[in-house]
Order: sequence, then structure tokens, then C-alpha cells
Amino acid sequence: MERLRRTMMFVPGANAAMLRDAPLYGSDAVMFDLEDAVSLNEKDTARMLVHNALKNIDYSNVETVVRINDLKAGGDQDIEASVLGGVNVIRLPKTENAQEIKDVEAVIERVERENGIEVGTTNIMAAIESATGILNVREIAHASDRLIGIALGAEDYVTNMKTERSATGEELFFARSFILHAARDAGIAALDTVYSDVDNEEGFRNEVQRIKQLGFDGKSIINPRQIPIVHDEYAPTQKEIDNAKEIIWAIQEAEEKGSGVISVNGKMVDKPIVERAERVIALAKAANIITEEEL
Ligand SMILES: CC(C)(COP(=O)(O)OP(=O)(O)OC[C@H]1O[C@@H](n2cnc3c(N)ncnc32)[C@H](O)[C@@H]1OP(=O)(O)O)[C@@H](O)C(=O)NCCC(=O)NCCSC(=O)C[C@@](O)(CC(=O)O)C(=O)O
Ligand SMILES: [Mg+2]
Repeated sequence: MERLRRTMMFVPGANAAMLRDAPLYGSDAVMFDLEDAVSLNEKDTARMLVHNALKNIDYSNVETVVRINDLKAGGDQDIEASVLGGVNVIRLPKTENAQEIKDVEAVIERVERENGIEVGTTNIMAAIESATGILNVREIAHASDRLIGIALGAEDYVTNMKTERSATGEELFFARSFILHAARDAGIAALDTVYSDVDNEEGFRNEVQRIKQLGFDGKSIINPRQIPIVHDEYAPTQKEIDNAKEIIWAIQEAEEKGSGVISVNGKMVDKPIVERAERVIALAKAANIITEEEL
């Protein structure tokens, strides 16, 4: 089953208490930051804290991600500490071209080989945060078999574009659409950017509704209070669940009779509609609206 990535919560790598409590809040992924949330004089401490957290804290089903520094600024040491800690995903910030992902992959592979870790265990995510990155996102999306997703980093992106973030987000529409198309073309996840105004619940909810409608799998977030809002917006309604169940049962019945297309409540149902119904069921299970056993 496809892994859900509705919420990927940034946790500053130098904050030991936040690293400890991060998995308790219920996000789909926790993302330990060694880059911009860590000051230069705390980089070594943060790397060590993140390594120890990965090794000693039970993150259970919560996917672990580490946002590393540029390879020229300690990123190789960040990778080593994270891979040895058993991280699931390395996130490269400010990715501008495919070669940078290949370089990250080479370091990961070396660390895996040298330490008896099965080669290919560690996944990669690319965060795109500039015009150059957006224009190269198609190649980036295909740069490595380890790449499981692409994320937008809008704070750096709008700075690079010489603008600011607005409530309606029109300055991000092209970047979001381009990232989504590249991710879907490569068959990987698309993650939207952080919403920095943590106390503005209404503005955050509006943004979540917009990015869900565009097609994003989820969002990078910065605070536990943002988790229930995203999960709530991504949770299907009972009507959507009932409709999805009906579609799946009907297509199973049709396939038994040798047909791939049928009509449910007067509407044609074929493969893409079945795929959408299956996603509704997966989201309903993730939100504990229905049990794993149902369907
Ligand atoms: C925003 C704020 C200061 C608010 O603090 P507040 O104190 O008001 O929060 P409260 O709600 O009161 O906290 C209630 C309880 O939750 C605990 N708690 C809070 N946040 C927690 C958390 N994240 N992890 C675990 N625990 C947490 C807290 O310790 C407390 O625990 P307790 O005392 O026990 O009750 C805080 O959240 C925070 O630091 N967030 C992370 C910020 C960060 O990482 N920024 C870098 C990544 S973005 C970037 O770089 C831009 C980007 O690159 C992005 C891209 O690329 O996508 C681009 O370009 O766009
Ligand atoms: Mg950034």
C-alpha cells in the first residue's frame, strides 16, 4: 500500500526535547532539521543529537526524515550520522539540478556499503526552493531510484523570485503545478511547503484545502497544532467512503464477469475512478474512520 505523507513535521535538530516528543503528536513523518533551523555554532551538536535520537527513540510507524546541509557545508557528515542512525529519508534542501541528487546518492551508498547496511535502504527527497530548481524539476524527479518525493520550499522560493507569500498563493501556482507534474510523471510524492504563521488557523486551513485540490500528497509543517488540521482536511467524508466502497465492490463483481467498465448510480466506472476510490479508502483507514479489515 502507498505510504501516506500528509504531514511531514520539521523538528529543529538542536532541540533535544522536541526530538524526543516529535513522534508523539501523530504526524505521518518527522523531519529533523540540520539546515536552516540550526545556527552555525550548533551544527555539530544537532548532528549528534539527531543521530542519537534516531538510534534510541522508537519512532514506530512514523517515517523519519533528516534535512541535511549542502554537501559542501557538512552535508556528507549529516548523511553519515543519519544513515548510521537508521533514518528512512534524506531530504536535500535547495536542490537545483539532478547531479546534486546523484552526489547525495553516492554518499549514501558509500556509507551503506562501508557499514554493512543493505544498499538502497535509505530514500531521498528533493526540496525545490528556487527558479533554477523549478526549471530543472523534471530531471531532478528522475535523478535516482531512491527518490520518493519532491517538496516545495516556498520561503526561499519567494525570496529568490523577489516577491512575498500572499493569502491566495498565486505567486506559488506555477511552482506548485510544475512540481506536481514532475512528481506524477516520475511516480513519486509531491509535498507542499510550510505555512509559517502558526497562529493563523483559518489561513492554514484555506491553504491545505487549496493544495489538496491541486493534488499534493501532503505538506511540510512546523508545529504539532497543524497536524489535526491537515489530517482533517485529507480525511474523506462518509459519503465519499460509501461511494468508494460501492465502486470497488461493483468493479470486483464486473471483473468476475470479465468486464473492466460498469455503471454505478448512473455514472461510468473504470480504472482511474477505481484508483481514486482506492485512495479514498486508504485515507479513510489512515484517519481511523474505517478499520484495516474493512474492504
Ligand atoms: C514555530 C515555533 C517556534 C512555534 O513555537 P511555539 O512554542 O509557539 O509552539 P507551541 O505550539 O506553543 O508548542 C507546543 C508544544 O509543541 C512543541 N513543539 C512546537 N513545535 C514543535 C516541533 N516542530 N516539533 C516538535 N515539537 C514542537 C513545543 O515544544 C511545545 O511543547 P511543550 O513545551 O512540551 O508543551 C515552533 O513550532 C518551531 O520551532 N517549529 C519548527 C520550526 C522549524 O523547524 N523551522 C525550519 C523549517 S521551515 C524552513 O526552513 C523554510 C523552508 O526551507 C521550508 C521547506 O523547505 O519546506 C522554506 O524555504 O520554505
Ligand atoms: Mg528553505
